[in-house]
Amino acid sequence: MKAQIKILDKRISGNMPSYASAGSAGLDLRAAIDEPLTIESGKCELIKTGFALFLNDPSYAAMLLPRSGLGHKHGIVLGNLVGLIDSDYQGELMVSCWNRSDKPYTIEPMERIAQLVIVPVLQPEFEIVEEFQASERGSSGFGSSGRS
Ligand SMILES: O=c1ccn([C@H]2C[C@H](O)[C@@H](COP(=O)(O)OP(=O)(O)OP(=O)(O)O)O2)c(=O)[nH]1
Ligand SMILES: [Mg+2]
Repeated sequence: MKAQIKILDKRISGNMPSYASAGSAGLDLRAAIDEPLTIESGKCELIKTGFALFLNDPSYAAMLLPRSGLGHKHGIVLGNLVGLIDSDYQGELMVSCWNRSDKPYTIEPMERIAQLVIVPVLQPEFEIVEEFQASERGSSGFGSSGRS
């Protein structure tokens, strides 16, 4: 599959998102900011990534996920928890950074703030029915199978 990237911030040219190892699932995204940005405890900031990604195929989407180190050690996760990038989106990729910790955190220009994973998507046809064929679970959920 070939997706198109448009570079919107020239600093990204030398820092193009790329897979760090042969088995990497995610591409790290950088903060295309001009100066350090402090996110206060509990606050969210919408941060530019400096590029646009056009997947141009409804069989794919991209998901933005937190980086584990930033999320676990510093509480920097995503304000929308997960970002979903549509295959027809052509605008700049934006990252909502949420500081869920109790301390301010300063993001440096071009720091890696999140990661992007490209995933397959199905758009099924939906058939309206009166009843479903019975399944083993039926309507049970929300802990119905017990705690352990
Ligand atoms: O973390 C994110 C989430 C979304 N987007 C872009 C790509 C996506 O295709 C578009 C719309 O996202 P979504 O559908 O989740 O947002 P919405 O609030 O429903 O906006 P819209 O009404 O534009 O669909 O915004 C980002 O750049 N970063
Ligand atoms: Mg939407």
